[in-house]
Amino acid sequence: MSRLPRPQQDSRLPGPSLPSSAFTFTMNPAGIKRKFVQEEGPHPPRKKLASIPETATIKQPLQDARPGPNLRRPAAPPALTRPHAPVLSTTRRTTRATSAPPTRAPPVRPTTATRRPVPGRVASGSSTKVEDQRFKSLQDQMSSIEAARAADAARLAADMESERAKVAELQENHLVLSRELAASKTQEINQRRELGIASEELDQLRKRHANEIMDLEMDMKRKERENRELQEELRMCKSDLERDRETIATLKATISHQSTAQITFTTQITALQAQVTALQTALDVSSNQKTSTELDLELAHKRIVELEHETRQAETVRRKLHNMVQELKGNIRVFCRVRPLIPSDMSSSENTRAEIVYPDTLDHKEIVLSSASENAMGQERKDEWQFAFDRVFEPHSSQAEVFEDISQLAQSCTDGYNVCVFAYGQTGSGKSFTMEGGPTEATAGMIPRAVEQVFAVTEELQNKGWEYKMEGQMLEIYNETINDLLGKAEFDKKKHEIKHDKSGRTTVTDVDVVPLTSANQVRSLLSIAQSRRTVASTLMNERSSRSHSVFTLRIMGENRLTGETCEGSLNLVDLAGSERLEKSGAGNDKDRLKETQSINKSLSALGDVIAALGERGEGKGDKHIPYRNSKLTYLLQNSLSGNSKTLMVLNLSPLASHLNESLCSLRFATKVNNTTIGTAKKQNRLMNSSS
Ligand SMILES: Nc1ncnc2c1ncn2[C@@H]1O[C@H](COP(=O)(O)OP(=O)(O)OP(=O)(O)O)[C@@H](O)[C@H]1O
Repeated sequence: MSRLPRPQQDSRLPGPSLPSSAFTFTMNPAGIKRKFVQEEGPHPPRKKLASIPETATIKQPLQDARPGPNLRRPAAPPALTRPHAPVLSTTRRTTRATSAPPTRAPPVRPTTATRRPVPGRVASGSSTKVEDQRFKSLQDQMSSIEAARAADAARLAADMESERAKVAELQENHLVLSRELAASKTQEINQRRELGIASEELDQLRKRHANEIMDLEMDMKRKERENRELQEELRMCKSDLERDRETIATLKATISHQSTAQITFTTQITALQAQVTALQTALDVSSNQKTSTELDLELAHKRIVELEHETRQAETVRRKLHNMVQELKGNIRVFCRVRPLIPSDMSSSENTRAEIVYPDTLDHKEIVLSSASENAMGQERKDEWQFAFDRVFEPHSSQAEVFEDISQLAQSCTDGYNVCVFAYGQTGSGKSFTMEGGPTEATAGMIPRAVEQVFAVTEELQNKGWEYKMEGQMLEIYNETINDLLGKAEFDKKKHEIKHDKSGRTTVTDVDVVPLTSANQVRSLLSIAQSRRTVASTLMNERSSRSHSVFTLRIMGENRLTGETCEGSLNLVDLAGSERLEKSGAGNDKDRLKETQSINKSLSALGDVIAALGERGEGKGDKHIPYRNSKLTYLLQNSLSGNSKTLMVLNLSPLASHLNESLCSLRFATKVNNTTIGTAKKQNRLMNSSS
């Protein structure tokens, strides 16, 4: 406000000071900058109004311009009449009609009469005189007054004229001012309208501002939310960054490590390159050597072919010689084996060791049993029985030692011969142990060892052009009934028939013949057979003791180089216990009786067959061989005939209580051992010819 020029008050209209609320317009050449000034306080800045035509700076009150106390609207001028004499009782009043300095009339001094109260007219003639005087003075006074009044009237008229001029001037001024007031009012109205518009604009602006604030707040909240999200993201980024930094640190360490390794490798590569160069040189030398070696090799290869041919010829010769040796040994041979004492033997005090000696310590062919007894005369008598066989195995002999001699027979079957090995002896003498053996490698019996031997030989012979196929079956003969130990049928129910074809092959109907590929497979087949064997205990042993078991391994070979073929079979028989009837404890038990009779029948049939074969070997060419007398002999027909190689392993118990049974067995074995059953024949045939 101080910058604005102070409003100039019309000197002619000395009025009251301007109202406190007023519009102040500051005019400048560019336009008007308007400010709303109010008593209550400052207001927000006003919107710039439409430009007003440039004028001088105006400060004008917006209220009605009222004349000041000395600027009263003049009343209509009174009619100019002659002045009346003033009323005495009234106080003379000076009226200033104009602003001109009044011409002062000489003050009218109150007369004494006027100053004194008029007494009542109760006085006498003196009083009338007084009153005349008074009247006279009054008339004088009136005359003077009239004169004064005239003068005053003249003066008043002049004053009136000047006042009228002034009033006219004032009226003119008033009109001007009225017009100005009207213009001001119009301006005020305009300004009020503008103010209204501005207020509306202000309200709108406020609303917009509020909206904007709301928007901004929302925006701010959103931004805050975004900020929080960004903070979270930043935190995650930081943790990622931290991890990445760790990874980078690790990678840097790895890179550093690998750099070191690379340097090492580079060094090694350099060294290796040097080696390569050296080796390349050596290789060149070797290459030259190789060329000469290849020439040598070619010569050697020719030599090998020649030698292989020679070897094959030698193999054929070996086979012939081997067979000749076997023939010289006799086609039926007997081994005798005495089992050691076992813990169960010690359980009874009656079980004493029999007197058995083995005098032939060099060839191990003799066995001598002796027994001391008293005769009827009370004299001590010593009996001694001496036997000789192809081989006698003492109790301490191992399975491997026993198999050593049998292995040659097993090899014969790969050459195309029929081989039969059977264990004979009383129950508990060690037949099963000899044939099947125990679970360990050391205690493995003849069957697994023979099979292993056959597989080993056939593998070896592959180098000489031989290819073999093998199959196996396992049967049980119980009470003259054949059971398939590898089959699934119930025992003693299914009927199996034995058939021999013209080529010398024996087959049994409806039995499972298993193709064999490994020795281990045979072991598992043996355990299957063992688990299927029904147990029917007698006093002395179980069903396995009361039946014969026959394992047959059939081998078919072909030599792709020489075109030779062969087919052989290996029969490994575990015979039933050979004890006599009274020993078996069968007694009155019909079933056990039948069992024992069947065993005895088949064993004696075996003896008869061997005896008949012996007789035929001695020249009785037409001698009938009673194979059909038992299932056992009929099944083994082709393996017992003169065309085959037979080995009987006689198992003996070491107990004194079994001496008589042992002697019986030894006598039977001697009979067999003394038999000559002809010459074994090789079974030559085409591979795959099944009949
Ligand atoms: N040479 C041996 N070494 C060690 N133990 C043996 C020997 N021979 C047999 N035995 C043991 O003697 C016991 C009887 O043997 P095994 O069962 O083989 O007789 P077996 O003649 O087959 O009887 P069965 O006719 O009842 O089958 C078995 O416990 C066996 O382990």
